[in-house]
Amino acid sequence: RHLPRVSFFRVLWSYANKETEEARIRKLYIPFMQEKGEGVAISYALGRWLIHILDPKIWRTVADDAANWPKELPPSDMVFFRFVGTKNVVFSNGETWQKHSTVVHAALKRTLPIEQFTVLTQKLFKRMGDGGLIKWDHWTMRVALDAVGTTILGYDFEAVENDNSPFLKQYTTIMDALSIPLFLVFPIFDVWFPRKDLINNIDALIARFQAILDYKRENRGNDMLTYMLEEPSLTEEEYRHNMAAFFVAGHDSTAAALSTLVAYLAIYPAFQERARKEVIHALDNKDPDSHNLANMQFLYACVLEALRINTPFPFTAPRVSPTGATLHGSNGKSYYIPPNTSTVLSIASLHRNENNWSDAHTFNPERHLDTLTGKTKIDATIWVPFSRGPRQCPARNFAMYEMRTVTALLLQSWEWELPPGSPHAIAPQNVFSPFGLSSPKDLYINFTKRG
Ligand code: HEM
Repeated sequence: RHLPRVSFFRVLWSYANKETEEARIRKLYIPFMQEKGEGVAISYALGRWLIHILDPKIWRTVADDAANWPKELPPSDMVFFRFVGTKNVVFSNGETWQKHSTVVHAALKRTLPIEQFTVLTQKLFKRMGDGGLIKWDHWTMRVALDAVGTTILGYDFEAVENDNSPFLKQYTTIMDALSIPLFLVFPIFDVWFPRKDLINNIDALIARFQAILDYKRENRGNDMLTYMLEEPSLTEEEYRHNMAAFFVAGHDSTAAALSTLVAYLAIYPAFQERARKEVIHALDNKDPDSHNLANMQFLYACVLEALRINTPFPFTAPRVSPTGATLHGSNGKSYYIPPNTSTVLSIASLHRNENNWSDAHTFNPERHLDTLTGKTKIDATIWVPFSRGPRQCPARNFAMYEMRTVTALLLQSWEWELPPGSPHAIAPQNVFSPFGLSSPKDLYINFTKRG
């Protein structure tokens, strides 16, 4: 009650109108920091009170201290957790998380699959045929899913090659059901009125994961799951929960980022052309590798800027302080957070705040060039698409290379623009998503093959 509060009715109205999380943060939360100078704001959302951390100083305090700010245990009545489970690197805490995290980091370190990203992109180009008007968000989802499948899980979902990929179909059906706002705002409805079809679909998807796991035990490969299987301390259930976590955390996020990046390069053709010249020079008709990608600084800047302006996860999973805590803001104010109150780190609030970035709502890769030429460092207090601290994304490098490889090849082989009258003409328009992901929807783009 003592914390700055966003009106319940405004939040409810926003959910009822299926506003995206990014839009909600921009309209309801950023003004608390930018205009009222507050470091946090509280609202009633997703069935509970939720504190949004808006101030970079408080953000740092919470993000860097995983021991005193563990992730909140997910509500047992949220049907989503039937699928993804909690015994994985994403939702565990303390020593259990340490165990998962060590295995995951070691496995991710062993492979940098630029070659596999290249093969996948070539498959995509085959499907794009001679180009023309293409629903780009449809393809980014498929590319990102196959990237996680082939390199992390060692299993080809064939989402790019097969229009009816059973995995993708089942997952999409589940996500559509999970996106119904009524169940999101009042998760208790799933207890009162269990959705049998949804539950059956989730159980069938879990069975598919188990089948991959069984297959992998017998057929080891050069993928992360194989490396993880070398670690005997994880149980069967923990392997499965980690697979589901990677599946969810790994593909929607990268797909969203790839859609945003390509959309912005369509909106700003001069940036597209500048990136293309650089890519063609750096590739010199060879496939992408870590050396030539390092010479694509402007492309890298475009990736950083896409991840800033339409950051895939506008906020993190909730944390709680079991004992309660007083947080000190850069405004000189202190905020008492009661024990076990859900607290999220608002990524979009840092990325879209005019106090942190000049002209924060404009896509401008040039703002990152000094960072890349080594004049300054990325400011990890205000550029946090992968979060920061011990719970930051372990696959940051993986995702960055995936985006750089796919986009470099795209720039080399295609030119693109938005069709006349596109709703994305000023900025990519996101779709409402159950995790609040910022993911452009119905992103039709006109692709022309380069000679
Ligand atoms: C552009 C793409 C991506 C973005 C923007 C992103 C962003 C994030 C963020 C913000 C977190 C912190 C979440 C929190 O604290 O609640 C996170 C965690 C995580 N991400 Fe990513 N991610 C991306 C790609 C991936 C990929 C490709 C994978 C796997 C292949 C992955 C796996 C994970 C995992 C396992 C965690 C949990 C880490 C932990 O809690 O210790 N992410 N990611």
